[in-house]
Amino acid sequence: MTSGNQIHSALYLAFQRSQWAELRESVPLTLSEPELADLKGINEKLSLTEVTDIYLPLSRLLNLIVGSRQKSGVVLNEFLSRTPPKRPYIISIAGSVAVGKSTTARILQALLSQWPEHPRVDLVTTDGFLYPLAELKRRGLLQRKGFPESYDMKMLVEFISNIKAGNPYVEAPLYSHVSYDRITDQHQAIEQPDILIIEGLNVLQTGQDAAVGIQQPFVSDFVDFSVYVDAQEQLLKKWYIDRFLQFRGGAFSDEKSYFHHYSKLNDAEARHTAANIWDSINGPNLKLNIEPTRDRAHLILQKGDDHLMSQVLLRK
Ligand SMILES: Nc1ncnc2c1ncn2[C@@H]1O[C@H](COP(=O)(O)OP(=O)(O)OP(=O)(O)O)[C@@H](O)[C@H]1O
Ligand SMILES: CC(C)(CO)[C@@H](O)C(=O)NCCC(=O)O
Repeated sequence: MTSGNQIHSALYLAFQRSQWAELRESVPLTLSEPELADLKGINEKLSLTEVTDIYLPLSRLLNLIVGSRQKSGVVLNEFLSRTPPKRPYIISIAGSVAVGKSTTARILQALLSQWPEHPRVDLVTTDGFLYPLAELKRRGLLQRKGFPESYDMKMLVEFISNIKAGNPYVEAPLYSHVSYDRITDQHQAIEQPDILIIEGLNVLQTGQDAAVGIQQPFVSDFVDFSVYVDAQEQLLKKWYIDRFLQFRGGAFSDEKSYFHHYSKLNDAEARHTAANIWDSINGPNLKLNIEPTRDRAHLILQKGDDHLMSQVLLRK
């Protein structure tokens, strides 16, 4: 572990939870009651102390970073004497299945859209770029969902490069956790937001499995700021099992759900099934393909028990 820690201290500034929380005291940040209620709507388990101690300083940091990019854009346009093209600022959020990427992304979306400099913040998940179920079956990848080969990376890279080019209208495919498949008759329209947040397991991956010698562009080539949400595997597995139990009474109970049969499981059976899925798919994917990308992130959010942030690491 020593060498890992040395790499960390050379590359990152580390803030313990209390040190990070103090950073919001230097500039007072407040939220109105309705804004707090909106955040609670994202995830009822979210603690409001977590919002004030962790996410408000983070929103302030990101506002400063986006602002400095907007300013350097003005300089470049003046130098080139051209009308500035509107290019969204792109933030990516990576991490394991069940670490809380989509919750983090939605909190940041809500907080960042309150700044007058960048009110339009869109959020896309890479789930929509998984191959359709029939294609996964055809390729024998049904037990490999979430692995690099289960995504249409060409489509994802094309999408993100169109966004970055300032294309006025770009469509993202949508995924349904109910049908466990891509939705074919609906798309998400992205129309030059100020900020685009893209969330998924794979946003820091570089496709090293591509044919040797052929350099493919990666998602991260188009991303301005990357975040990795991190937690120990034993916690991730627990959170995955807890969410599976919640789904059993919720999404799985829908007759149309691909996993409707899971709704019939009792507690012990459901825990056992979820633990098996973790050990055979999501755990190996974490170790092989997700965790190795962590140290490419500009910011690492480390969570401990109960999803509470224990440490924040920021690239120097
Ligand atoms: N800050 C938080 N506080 C409390 N619970 C949380 C928090 N963030 C996430 N959770 C819980 O953890 C579980 C996973 O969260 P979420 O769906 O956001 O993860 P994810 O990383 O997007 O997962 P996936 O990749 O499988 O879609 C959910 O049950 C969610 O309610
Ligand atoms: C859709 C993904 C790949 C990523 O969010 C994940 O939620 C998933 O479905 N993984 C496959 C194994 C499982 O059902 O958890």
